[in-house]
Amino acid sequence: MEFYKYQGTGNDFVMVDNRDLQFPKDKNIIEKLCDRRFGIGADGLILLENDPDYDFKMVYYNSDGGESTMCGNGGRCLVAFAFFLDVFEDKCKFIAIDGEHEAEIHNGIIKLKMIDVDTVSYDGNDAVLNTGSPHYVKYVENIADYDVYTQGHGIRNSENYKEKGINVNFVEKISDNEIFVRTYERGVEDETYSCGTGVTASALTFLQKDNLTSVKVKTLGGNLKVYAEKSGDSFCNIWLEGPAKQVFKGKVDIL
Ligand SMILES: N[C@@H](CCC[C@H](N)C(=O)O)C(=O)O
Repeated sequence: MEFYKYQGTGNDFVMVDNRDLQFPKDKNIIEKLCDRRFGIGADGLILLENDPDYDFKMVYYNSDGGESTMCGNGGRCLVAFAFFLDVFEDKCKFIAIDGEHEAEIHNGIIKLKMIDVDTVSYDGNDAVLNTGSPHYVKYVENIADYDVYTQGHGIRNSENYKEKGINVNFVEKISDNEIFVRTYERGVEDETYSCGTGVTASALTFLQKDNLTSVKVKTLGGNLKVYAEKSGDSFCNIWLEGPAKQVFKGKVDIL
């Protein structure tokens, strides 16, 4: 099987052109392909498929092999992959598990429209919201030295969240228009270098507090930017912007 490897701010994915529907959607196979020692190695695997009403369809799996909800960085990488395959010219519309997404690509920078967010709820002082995937957002100090794995694993496996799981984001304000976000991801069950839906969720809580329309976001794997319009407690016109790159391509035996 031919595959491509992409990364978006260090969140890395095995990418497969599955327009011929030949890929075996088997949890064990996907987990093995994503394994960093016994496989290609990635935070997730993404299939590009045809859809009669859109430029393409996104099917996303976490590195544990399970199909999951929306992946923001994966969506940006898939747009770069579809552009590489000449599926569209500069703007596209695709369908993912959380609904329709628009995207634009200019000089390797992908701007991806995320779903509207209607509610932000609270668990104590921490925010809980869905940006296509479920996210817990906690503001912390000295984030560079924060134990993201232990704290994130604890919250993700706590009574309220252990059944469905949740992605856990730790956030620190850097300046009036910039935050630093580190994320423990469900389905990877570890900290990743960046999480697009997590960056988006974190940015919205910052925009909510400070009444801004955009915020720069630093992650371990690079920089992103989130734009949004706020009306009451909800957000619309949410865009996630940043780089996504093809790293290599290869062939692998999967059966
Ligand atoms: N890395 C992703 C999030 C992927 C989904 C998440 N692990 C989940 O299962 O909820 C992103 O960039 O958004």
